[in-house]
Amino acid sequence: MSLLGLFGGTFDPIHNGHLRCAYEVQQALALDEIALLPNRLPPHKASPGVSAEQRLAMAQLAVADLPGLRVDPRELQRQTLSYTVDTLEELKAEQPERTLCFIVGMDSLLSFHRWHRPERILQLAHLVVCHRPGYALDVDSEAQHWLEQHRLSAPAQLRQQACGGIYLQPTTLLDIASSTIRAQLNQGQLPHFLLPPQVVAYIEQHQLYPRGDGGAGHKPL
Ligand SMILES: Nc1ncnc2c1ncn2[C@@H]1O[C@H](COP(=O)(O)OP(=O)(O)OP(=O)(O)O)[C@@H](O)[C@H]1O
Ligand SMILES: O=C(O)c1ccc[n+]([C@@H]2O[C@H](COP(=O)([O-])O)[C@@H](O)[C@H]2O)c1
Repeated sequence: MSLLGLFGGTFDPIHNGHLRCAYEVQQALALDEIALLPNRLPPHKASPGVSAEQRLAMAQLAVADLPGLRVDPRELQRQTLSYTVDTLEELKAEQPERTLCFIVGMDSLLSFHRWHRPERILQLAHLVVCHRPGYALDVDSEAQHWLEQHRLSAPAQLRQQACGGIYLQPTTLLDIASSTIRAQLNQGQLPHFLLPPQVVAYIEQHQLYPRGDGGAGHKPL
């Protein structure tokens, strides 16, 4: 059974927390490949200030030299809110023989019950969840309830059933967030080592996330 990993995000900008998580999941679960899915309009977040095309370009630069990771731009081609269920319906119709694993951080699992049609998502794919500093499951929470109903205890189960599982994958905890990076850039600081150098260079070249005081450019940390 061939497993396709999908890693959706706003990627405003993409950072090493995303990339390390995707890489470790791919290695641990022996996924054929992982497609990063930058969204156009995140369903549960304010619209990003940086254009979808620029977020796509940063994601493409980030994975350019990484075998097994690629970018799928399909969500940018839809003008409506980027609901995951719509993307999974499309992918499943195109590749019915493949098992889809939608990879998220723990913060996404905590809000999964509020996503559009979560039951349908789990009829189309498995969820693979990476831990994330600052986000923990509460006993008696909705997320805990979903986990109890769907939890897979071993990665082999991702191949034994075609969808419907939630698997928690231990990965290196990296306390990196796009919002922190945007805040640093807004203060005129360059976020070296939190994201790939080619993405830092792109941000500089295109003067994304300009200094809040309108000052000239960013200075190294
Ligand atoms: N450091 C991290 N560790 C594990 N998962 C992460 C990390 N950062 C983001 N993710 C996961 O990656 C996916 C896309 O995240 P997103 O693009 O919204 O980045 P973000 O850093 O959470 O952004 P922001 O700070 O603007 O909310 C989500 O499922 C999120 O949980
Ligand atoms: O479909 C939904 O209702 C939904 C709600 C929130 C988030 N998502 C998706 O989950 C992924 C991570 O979202 P975010 O907001 O953390 O960038 C990204 O692919 C989003 O489009 C999807």
